[in-house]
Amino acid sequence: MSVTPDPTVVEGLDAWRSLPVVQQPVWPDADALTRATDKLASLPPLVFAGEADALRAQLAAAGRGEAFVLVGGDCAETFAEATADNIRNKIKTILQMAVVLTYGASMPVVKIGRMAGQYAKPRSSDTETRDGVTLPAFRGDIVNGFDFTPEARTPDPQRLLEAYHTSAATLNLIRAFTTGGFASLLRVHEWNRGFTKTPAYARYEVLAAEIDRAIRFMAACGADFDQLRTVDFYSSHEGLLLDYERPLTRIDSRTGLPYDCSAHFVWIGERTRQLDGAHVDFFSRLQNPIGVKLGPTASADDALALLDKLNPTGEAGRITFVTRMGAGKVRDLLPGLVEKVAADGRPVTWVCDPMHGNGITSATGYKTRRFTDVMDEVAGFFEVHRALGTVPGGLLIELTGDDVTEVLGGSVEIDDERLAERYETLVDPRLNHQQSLELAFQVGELLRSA
Ligand SMILES: O=C[C@H](O)[C@H](O)COP(=O)(O)O
Ligand SMILES: C=C(OP(=O)(O)O)C(=O)O
Ligand SMILES: [Mn+2]
Repeated sequence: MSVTPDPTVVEGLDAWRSLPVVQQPVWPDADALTRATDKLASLPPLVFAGEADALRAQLAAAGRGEAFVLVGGDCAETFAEATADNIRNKIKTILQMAVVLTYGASMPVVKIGRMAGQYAKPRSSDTETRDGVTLPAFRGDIVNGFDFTPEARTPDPQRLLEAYHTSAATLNLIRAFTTGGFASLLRVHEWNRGFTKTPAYARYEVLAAEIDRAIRFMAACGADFDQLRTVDFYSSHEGLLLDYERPLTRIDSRTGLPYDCSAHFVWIGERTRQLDGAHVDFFSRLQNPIGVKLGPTASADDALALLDKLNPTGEAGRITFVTRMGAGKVRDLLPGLVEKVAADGRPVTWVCDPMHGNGITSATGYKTRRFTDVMDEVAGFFEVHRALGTVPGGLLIELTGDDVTEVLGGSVEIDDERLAERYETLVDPRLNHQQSLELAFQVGELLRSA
């Protein structure tokens, strides 16, 4: 039996339209936009509300220290790179990291891909100028093209539909991999095949052999491994582009309540978390578990006011605060924030994004980050939570399964000169496969030393 929604609930989903909204494109053709959003609204949801509920329960567990969250994927997915190889390499990397972390933490890892919808980007500037020519900034494949031409940079609503279909195809492959046997823990060695034989690769082989031995031992004892054959893997992205998120928001027939069915988990970015802005209002009406990025300018009062709007009743798992302070600031700024939110009592899951507070420009002109800064922010995040008796609940990482050279450092040293070798990201620099595993091993040690 399906529950009829309260009409005011449905109306409320459009209240954001009369509120201040930032970081949205200016679509040149209003009719074309309406055609695209009407079409989106008629297409099937990408995820099921019940899955979002399951994730909410797992995020709640992470908030209590009974699980650890790993969110990983590109800064900006692109349509061209939604290939089987790229998707498989990203999934394998996340599964490998999750195994390393599970081993370190001896607790479940909640696996979330920053995948199948991470197409919209906020930008520092609305425009980009090259050689005296100024064009609209690239806002992600869902809005415009990366090529520096007036045609490519003009926002095109057809891209909303392409983002939907590419997300559907990506999600379909993710589901096939994670439920069809590929992600079975019995194949823990296989996930390492095909990657470059780096030190992290070798260290992973040792761990995988230990896991294999443990599995063979348990098998000899008569254990049943059905539960190891599939994994829960969730999708997520920044819910930035409201012309996409609104038409994919659907009323759940079980409860009559709205879920944003573009992904299981959506978050509000650092640039769009204004308390009286469109994003906070829209997200406040969703049932999904949601995230909010908190950067160095976020005060404890801001965080509490966000809780009032987004989780007034204090439902566990509903809110994940993703802090991204920067390595140099995390130890100064995070304690005040965490302490006051903890004193409030409404549960929060704390996740560290050690990427976005640590951006630098290399001597050679690339937008990059230092691996040591990334690790230092993670270490600071753990230190602060441990000192306060609160829970470091997880990580959000920009990564790819490929051998790109976008982040400086790592044990296979990438220096300024090497950035040019394979710098492929269209927005922010990502950890490559080796650096991702290396991070997981170091975080595994931090979790073990609890
Ligand atoms: O991923 C996020 C970027 O940091 C954000 O989009 C801003 O990037 P920009 O400063 O290159 O515009
Ligand atoms: C834009 C991003 O982050 P933030 O909102 O924290 O700057 C991002 O996650 O890519
Ligand atoms: Mn980014």
